[in-house]
Amino acid sequence: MKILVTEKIADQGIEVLKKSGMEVDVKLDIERGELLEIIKNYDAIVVRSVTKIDEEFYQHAVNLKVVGRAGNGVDNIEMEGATERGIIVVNTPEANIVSAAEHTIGLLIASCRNIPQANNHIKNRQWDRSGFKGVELQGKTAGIVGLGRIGSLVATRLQGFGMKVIAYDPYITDERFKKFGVEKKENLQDLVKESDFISVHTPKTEETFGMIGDEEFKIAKKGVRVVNCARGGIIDEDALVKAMKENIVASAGIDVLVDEPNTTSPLLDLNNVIITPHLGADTVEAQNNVGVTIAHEVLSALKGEMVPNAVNLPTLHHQELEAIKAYLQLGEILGKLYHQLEKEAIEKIEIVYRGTVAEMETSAVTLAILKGVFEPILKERVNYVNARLTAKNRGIKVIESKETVNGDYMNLIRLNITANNKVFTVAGTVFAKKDLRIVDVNGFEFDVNPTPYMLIANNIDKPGMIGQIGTLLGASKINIATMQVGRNVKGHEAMMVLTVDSEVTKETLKLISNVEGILKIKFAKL
Ligand SMILES: NC(=O)C1=CN([C@@H]2O[C@H](COP(=O)(O)OP(=O)(O)OC[C@H]3O[C@@H](n4cnc5c(N)ncnc54)[C@H](O)[C@@H]3O)[C@@H](O)[C@H]2O)C=CC1
Ligand SMILES: O=C(O)C(=O)COP(=O)(O)O
Repeated sequence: MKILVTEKIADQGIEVLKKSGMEVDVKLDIERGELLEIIKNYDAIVVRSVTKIDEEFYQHAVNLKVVGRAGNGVDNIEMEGATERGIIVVNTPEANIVSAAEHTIGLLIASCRNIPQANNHIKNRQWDRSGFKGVELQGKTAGIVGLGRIGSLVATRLQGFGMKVIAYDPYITDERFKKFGVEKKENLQDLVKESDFISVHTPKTEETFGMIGDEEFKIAKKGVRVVNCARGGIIDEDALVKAMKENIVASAGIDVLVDEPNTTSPLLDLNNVIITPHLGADTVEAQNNVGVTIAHEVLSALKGEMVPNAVNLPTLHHQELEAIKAYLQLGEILGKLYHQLEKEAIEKIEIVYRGTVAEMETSAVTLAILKGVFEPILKERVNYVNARLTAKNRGIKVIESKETVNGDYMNLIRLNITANNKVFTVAGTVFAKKDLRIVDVNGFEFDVNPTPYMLIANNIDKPGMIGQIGTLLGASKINIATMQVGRNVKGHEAMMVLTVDSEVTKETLKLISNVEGILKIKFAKL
């Protein structure tokens, strides 16, 4: 598989990619035209904030499976196009947040104390101490917009300077405000009115773009100081220039602009704006962390694994992923059984999580089940990212429910798949955190450890059935590893589940199906 890297990431990250045996091409500063031309040859791309991954890009990226964003913000990546095509988008949301928070503090202090201006002054061989008088942070009120990962790091650091910190973030719980000792503001206006310093830390969205604009500067304290180390335009650039010229805003520390790269912004002409060219994540530590993390994530995603920081998949932390790993495997196996045993078009998939698994975050397990259901018929065109969309596009209803009571098992996943007025049922459990078992197929109870090759037969419950199947498999040189029979009523229909060591050919299946008393025989590859 081939990976294209279009922006500078740490050498350690490139090493990780290369060591995996993948072909890695690093093409920094590649022209857009050339990128569109060559992207068809790649399975994954690694970018930072400059490369635009949009609909036009996806139309050319016909073999792409993974977009790796070596960093945090994903506003340069169009998500819908990726999800529709089953392209997994991964990022490193935690890897550079300390650097971004520290850069925010740096911008705030540098702008409040005119450090860059004074530095330029003395480097011009001048020594005039007037004209650089700043203000202290201590005792002032800092307003944080967006109390997420970076906003909260900034909040606690500013408290260290003796500031009162208030924040506006309607999407987080009151507990989070309490946890960081930050006073919650119910609306942006209240925050703006009360703040001596405002720092924005939201993602760039339709709602946040321009959220600090003319109206907000009208109600802000005269002499307010602002910092934007999040995304260009969250503080409206024209409104900021105007408010600075009207002396409403005393200083601004800016790391990001709407258009980047940018050497012509009117903000550059204002003496009390200090500005850096998007350097928030530019530290040795952050870049090493980001580079190595993204490399591992891209490799896992290419292997089709569930990745903790996949942007277009349920959010999972490493520990959560560890806890549900076995259920992901079990879910996929249970799902895979359907199209190998049945041929009817599915109308509805009911997934019941019971016992301890019901207490977990199971949305990823549902994706694994759906992936399993569709994989035997859609092969590589279905994965975790587009599994739900695949069900929707096929008009299949997916219903999930949870029962926290324990039945016979500590945990159980049951699928009831409705097709053509019949319901196919399969259930499984996980023992000792990693031991998978199929415990029910269509009402017949088993305790089968699923293996790559399985034979499932419906037969009449009468003497000689097992022996005949064993003889035919033996004659075809197929070794039986395990074998179990499930029956509900003596002498009626029974089910046999055999795990075998190799593939069973159609010819052998035909021979078995000709045995008197065999009602149905299917080979399943898991
Ligand atoms: N300058 C740089 O080099 C860097 C910039 N960033 C940027 O920093 C920003 C923050 O990143 P994180 O803290 O990791 O994000 P996060 O997702 O952890 O936090 C964002 C917070 O904003 C809140 N929010 C969303 N919409 C809001 C609204 N309309 N009003 C108020 N709050 C709202 C969310 O509830 C969330 O708590 C992002 O824009 C990211 O791209 C991140 C790393 C480096
Ligand atoms: O990680 C982020 O969101 C950043 O803004 C850093 O962007 P960069 O990787 O330095 O282009």
